[in-house]
Amino acid sequence: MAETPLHHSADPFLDGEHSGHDPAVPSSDISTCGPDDGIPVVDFDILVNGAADRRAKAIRDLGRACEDWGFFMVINHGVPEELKEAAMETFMELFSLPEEEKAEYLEAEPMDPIRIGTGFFSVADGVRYWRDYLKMFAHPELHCPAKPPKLSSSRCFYLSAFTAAAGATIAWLSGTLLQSTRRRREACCWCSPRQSPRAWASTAVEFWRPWTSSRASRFSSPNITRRTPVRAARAWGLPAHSDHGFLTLLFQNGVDGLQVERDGRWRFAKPLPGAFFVIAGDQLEIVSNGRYRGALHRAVVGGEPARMSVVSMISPCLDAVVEPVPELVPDGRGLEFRGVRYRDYMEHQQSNKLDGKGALDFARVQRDIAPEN
Ligand SMILES: O=C(O)CCC(=O)C(=O)O
Ligand SMILES: [Fe+2]
Repeated sequence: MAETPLHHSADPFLDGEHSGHDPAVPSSDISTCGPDDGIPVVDFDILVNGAADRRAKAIRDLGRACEDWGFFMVINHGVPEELKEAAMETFMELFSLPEEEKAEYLEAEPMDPIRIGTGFFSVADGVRYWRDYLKMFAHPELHCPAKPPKLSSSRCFYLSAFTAAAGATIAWLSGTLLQSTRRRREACCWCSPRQSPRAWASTAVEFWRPWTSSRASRFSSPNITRRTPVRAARAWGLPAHSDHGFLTLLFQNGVDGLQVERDGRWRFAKPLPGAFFVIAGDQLEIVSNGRYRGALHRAVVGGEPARMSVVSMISPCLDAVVEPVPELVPDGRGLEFRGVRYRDYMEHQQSNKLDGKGALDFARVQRDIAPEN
């Protein structure tokens, strides 16, 4: 049986051939961006276990990172390297399975708990993105394809639980702009903690109970799937977008390709060894009435080996209505967003073309524009 060519037969989407909402990947206006260039670095161990003064500073830095960048790296998160590697390998195996082994998930709808496909949502994409993906609802209940069997093994489960716990902790702490604990909990729309943060690693599964979805992506290079050499070194893996959840945790297989926008400039993001990237999502922007920004990011592919990323998206539970917290709205400033059920928001974002931060308009309060005379 042949390996599944998840990409369809149309021409690949290469530099300079990209039209529509997103500019072609430019080679000159991208700067590389690592810790020395200012990407905030958050030390998770200090955040949860540090002495009071160091912890207070780490929490302040986290708040600033969410405000200034909507993007940061997390070190000392406690997720074992072998767990990540084992999960990567298993996801790679899944992508290599023959099509018939995963057929039941290929036509899945955006809100189905397991979905396998290409691009973002190929029905709506309109163009080619060089990405194969598996999307799964992951926490509190892990949904995953039956094959390869290792996928439902405790390793993948624990990976998802660990990242959910770490992400939820960060999300909760990043709510330090909210004055009271009760408010924080309400704003995040998930259950109260059952354990002190110090116990997070041993009780990852039950620590927080956010709703989490996971996805694995393989960004394969057009160079190895076309007979003629490509004109440009890079092609699109995913166009510019912000994520629909609260916070996204991302780790990759050592191949870079994630770009993040800040102050109108795109930067290549290079992680410190072993670090996660964390990307603020639309729900954080909504709940903070725009104070924290969902970060605009995109992915490019090029060359070998193929890039793999695994993402855990930390979200409110599906039926929570997410809205700005009143005390965050300064006097005289109106609400930027209305309350929207997270399930509806997610379905909207997942069913349409990726369009920068366009999905947020679904929740944005439309102001009357004064008629011109
Ligand atoms: O893997 C990447 O670089 C980006 C993935 C991403 O943005 C997403 O899955 O939403
Ligand atoms: Fe994303």
